[in-house]
Amino acid sequence: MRVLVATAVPVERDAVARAFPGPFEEVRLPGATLRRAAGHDLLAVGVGPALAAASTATALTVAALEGSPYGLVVSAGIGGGFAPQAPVGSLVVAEEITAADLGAETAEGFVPVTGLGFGVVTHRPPESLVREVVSATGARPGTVLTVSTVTGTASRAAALRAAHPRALAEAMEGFGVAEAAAAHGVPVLELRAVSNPVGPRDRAAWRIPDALAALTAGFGKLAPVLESWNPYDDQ
Ligand SMILES: O=C(O)c1cccc(C(=O)CC[C@H]2O[C@@H](n3cnc4c(=O)[nH]cnc43)[C@H](O)[C@@H]2O)c1
Repeated sequence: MRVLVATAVPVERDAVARAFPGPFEEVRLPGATLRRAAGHDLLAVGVGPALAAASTATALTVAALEGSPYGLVVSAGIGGGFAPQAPVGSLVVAEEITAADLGAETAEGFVPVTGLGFGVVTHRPPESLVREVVSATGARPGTVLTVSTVTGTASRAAALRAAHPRALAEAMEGFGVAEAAAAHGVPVLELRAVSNPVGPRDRAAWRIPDALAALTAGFGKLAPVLESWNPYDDQ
C-alpha cells in the first residue's frame, strides 16, 4: 500500500524521513517536492488547512493519474497539547479530526458549518488503524482539532475544551489533509507530537526539537504498522 505523509513544514518532513532508511527519490509536483522511500511519500504541504488541502489533493491526483493511488494519507507533525492529558513530548493520534473554527459566530455562540447546512466538520480515521497505532507507539487517542489561528489565551483554550471535551491536541492542517483524502476516497490518519501546551502564547517555551524527536521515534514504530494494516479490517 502506498502511503502519503503530509507535514506542514520541511523540518517536520525531515523528522519523519529520519525514521526510514534512505535513499530518497525526489519527485517534483506542482507547488511541492515529494521525498519517496520504501512505499512512503513524504510531502511538506504548507501551514494551514487551505494550503494543506491543496497540496495533498495535488499529490493524490498525480498518484491516481499515474495509476498508482495512495491507500492511506497521514497528517503528521508537531502540535499543541491540552494539559494534562497531552504533555509536551507526548504523541497523540486522532480518533477524530475536527475543524474547530469552521462555522459562524452568532449571538448564541459558535455554530459549526454543519449547523448552517454545509459540509462536514469531522473526519474519522479507521478505528482498527488507530488501535494499532496506540498499541505500537503509545500515542494517546483523542480528538485533534484543526485551527486556522493558534490558540494564545487561557480563555480560548478553555472554550475549545468545553466545545470538544475529547480534544487532546490542536494543529493547523489535519482537517485540510482529511478533506482532500475524503474527496479521493482514501482513509486518513493524524499523528501529532506535542511541542507546546495549548494556552497562553509563549513561543520561547515551545519544545520543537523534543517534539521532532518524538515524531521520528513514533514513525519508526508506525512504519511496520502501516505496512501490515489491512483497510478491510474496518468494514
Ligand atoms: O521554528 C521552528 O524551528 C519550527 C520547526 C518545526 C515546526 C515549526 C512550526 O511552526 C510548525 C507549525 C505547525 O505546528 C503546528 N502547531 C504546533 N503547535 C501548535 C499549536 O499550539 N496550535 C496550532 N498548531 C500548532 C501547526 O500544525 C503548524 O502548522 C517551527
